[in-house]
Order: sequence, then C-alpha cells, then structure tokens
Amino acid sequence: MYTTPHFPDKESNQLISLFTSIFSTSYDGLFVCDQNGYPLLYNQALLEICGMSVDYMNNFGNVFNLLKQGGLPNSASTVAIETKSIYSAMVHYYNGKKAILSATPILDDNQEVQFVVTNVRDVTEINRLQEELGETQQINTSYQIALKQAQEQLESQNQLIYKSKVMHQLVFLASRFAKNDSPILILGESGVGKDVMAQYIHKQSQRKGEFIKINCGAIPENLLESELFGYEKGSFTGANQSKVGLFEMAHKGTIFLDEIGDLPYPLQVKLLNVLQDFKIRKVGGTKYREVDMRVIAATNCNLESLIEQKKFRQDLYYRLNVLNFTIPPLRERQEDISTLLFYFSKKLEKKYGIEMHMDAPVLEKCLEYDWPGNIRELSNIVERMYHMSEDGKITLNQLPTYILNFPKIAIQNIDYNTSDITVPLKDAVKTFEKWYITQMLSQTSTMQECADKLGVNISTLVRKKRNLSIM
Ligand SMILES: Nc1ncnc2c1ncn2[C@@H]1O[C@H](COP(=O)(O)OP(=O)(O)OP(=O)(O)O)[C@@H](O)[C@H]1O
Repeated sequence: MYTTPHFPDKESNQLISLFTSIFSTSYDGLFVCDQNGYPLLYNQALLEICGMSVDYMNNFGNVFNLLKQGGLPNSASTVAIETKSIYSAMVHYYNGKKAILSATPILDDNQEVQFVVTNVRDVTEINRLQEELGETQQINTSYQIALKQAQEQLESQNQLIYKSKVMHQLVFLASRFAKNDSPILILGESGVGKDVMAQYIHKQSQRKGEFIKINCGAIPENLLESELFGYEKGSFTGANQSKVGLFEMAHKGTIFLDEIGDLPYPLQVKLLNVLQDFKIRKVGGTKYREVDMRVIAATNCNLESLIEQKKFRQDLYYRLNVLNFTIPPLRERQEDISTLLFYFSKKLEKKYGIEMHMDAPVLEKCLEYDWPGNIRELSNIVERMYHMSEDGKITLNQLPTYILNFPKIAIQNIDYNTSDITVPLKDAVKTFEKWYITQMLSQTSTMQECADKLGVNISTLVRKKRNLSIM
C-alpha cells in the first residue's frame, strides 16, 4: 500500500472509519481470520456471495471445523494457514454462486501466520456469459455447417429447387414415401421434375444401393428386356459374355422407370411378375435371383386412357400406383418461376464467372408465359439469354419472341361484345379449345366418353390434351 502526506494519523478514528468503508463498499467478498481459522472480519459482499448470515458467521467456530462438517464446499484460508503461502481456488457455493478465492497469509516476525485475508470474487455472471458464449459459438458452428451443406446442395447436380406451397407439400409427401419400399408412380407433364423428384426420394431413403434410371421409351423393344433383366452368355447371337441387368444393378437401391407408359406391352407382364415376387431371371438363364429394389415409375401420359386403349395393363397400373403424386406444371406454381430463374442464373454465373442482371420486365414476361416445356424449358431459356447478353445484362431483347408475344388471356376474359379484339386468331382458337376440352373432361368420366362427346377419336383427344397442356 502507498500513502501520501495527506494520509491521516495511524491512530486516528478517521483511519478506522476509512478502512471500514473500504471493506463495506468492496464488490468482492473480504474475509479475515486468525491463525486458527477463527473469523475476525468480513463484509456484506461475502455474506451475499457465500449465502451466509451474520449469525452463522459469528457462531460457526473456525473454518477448519466448518469445512470438515461440510458447511463450506471449499476453503482457501485453511490451505493458506497450513502452507503459509498465497492460495487461490475456484469454489461453487451451495447457493449456486461461483467464486474465485484468493487467500493471503499475513506472517509475523517469526514467520508464523497471524491472519489470513481472503478475497472472494463472484464470477457467476462471467461464467454464465462464458457458457452462453460457448453455446453461441456451437450454434454458430452448426449454422455454418448447415450453410455449407446448403451451398454444396445448390452446387451439386439435380437439385430440387422450389418455393411454392404446393411443392413444399409434395416434397413433404415424398420424404414420407422415401421411408418405405412401396412402388411410387410420379405423374406430371414433361420437364416438371419427375426425374429430380425420384432422385430426391432415393436420397432421402435408407437405401444404400444405387439409383438406376431407365427410359422405357428410349430403348428399342428387342433390347429392353435384356437391359432390364441381363442375359447369359450365348443366350442370343452376339451375347459373347453374360451381362448384369438394370434390375440387378438396382439391388439394395432404387430403379427409376421413366416414361413407363412407353413400356412395350409384352414386357409389362414381366415387370408385373418382378414387382410381385422380386425375383428375376436373366434372358437365357435358368436361375432366379432375388432383388431388393424400390421401384419408382414416372410418366407424362394418361395411363388410364392407355388402359382404355389396351396399351397399358391395368394390373401393372394398380401395382405401380400404390403411392402416387402429380407434380404440377410450372405455370400452376408461379412462385417457383423466379426462384428457378435465380437458381439457374447462379449456376451459370458460377460456371462462366460473369454476373447476371435481369431487367424487371424480363421477369414479368417469364411470369406471364405458360412454360409448356416446364423447368427444362425455363433452364434452357435462362442459358440462352445468358449467352446472348452482353456482360450478363438481360433485357427484353434476349427473350425469344414467342415468350415476348405470349398472350396472357383467359377465355373467360374475352369480351365477345367488343369490337376491340387484339388477340391473334390462332391464340384465341387455342385458348377456346383448351377451355372447351377441360370443361368436357370435367363433365365426363372416361376419356372415351369425352372423345365421343367431342366427336373426335381418343388418340386425337390425347394428343390435344398433351399439346394444350391439359392435366
Ligand atoms: N425443382 C427443380 N429444381 C431444379 N431443377 C429442376 C427442378 N425440376 C426439374 N429441374 C430440371 O429440369 C430438367 C427437367 O427435369 P426432369 O428431367 O426431372 O423432368 P421430367 O418431369 O422427368 O421430364 P420428362 O417427363 O421429360 O422425363 C432437368 O434438367 C432438371 O434438373
């Protein structure tokens, strides 16, 4: 301690009152005991930190006994008395407070302990803040991991991007379907994302095997069977060695049968047999093998109408249709248009390194357009606009004219009494046709009945439905 010339006389009462106020105004607990651990002095802060009363302090005897009886969780004074040196420790009091104790022995001329002065600093709040900080850091780390995963997902191929409520509900349903092994039939127009959805279901499932995709319409009929089932060596001319089929490759995984409506009729019964007992036999083989696979099929055809036309087996339809959902066309989920525009432009920016800036009228036009090719078409348009633009700036000039001139009309809105007709005849006829067929479909129970009432044959109706994007 340092004093100045103004310091009062050592004997004065002023000095005692000065020390008393220092003691009582200290935020730290102060405790002074003699060489036997009997308390001599303490302050209010000490009582609050340790959770003790004046009565208790006056009557507990010495600190050694108190410690033995468990009245204190820890004591620094006793150690300082025994070791004659300064001792610090951390203590967690019974009232929940945490403190750092620092006990300093005061030695006489013979180096014997006369007193011990203990400083008790409440660190409960600091500890709490430290814990909070630790927790915040942990949360922060987990957010960073989640953000990184989201970023990786965005960068990886075949991502399912959506914002609309209807897609949220579908993805939720798909996640539930992913938990079991029943066949799933995914319906929807071309380019709506059936393939992406099938992959999503596989990723969400516990299936460790591969996701195998086959486009049933793209492989010639005579090759399809051997592709699906595999073949044994010598089973036909050119089969120089045996080949594993796609069903077998999908063992423990998922087989995705795209364009199932195009599966040749004779193969449909073979697929049905596989779906019933999950046993396959290679072409030219004699042995059956069990396959554990999940089957997801997809089509943009109206299977019910194909059944009516005897082009698709009803029993196979029932087997495939255990779980099903229809992915709506893009024009019915406008919220997804801007999200997908943003997603595809980010992908291009990443690939080519030039930022893309889209004028607001371009987005408006994209929202008005009906996207018959759905997301596939949207993705292609974004790519085209990007490559046609100068420095990534997209204006209406980069939009194809058919989107630019696309009429946003609804048949119900055409005013037949006005002379101010601006819609081209071709578009007006198309819009009317779409409205008329939709009305007729809603009033009839089968495609055949609808075709009969419209006076067209069923294949015309199917073609018109597809061309006019009628679901
Ligand atoms: N929700 C989506 N998010 C991001 N990309 C998508 C989404 N849906 C589809 N795509 C992309 O659009 C394209 C067409 O999707 P996909 O092949 O899944 O459609 P489909 O319905 O299976 O079409 P088809 O009936 O012609 O086989 C693909 O490039 C796909 O990556």
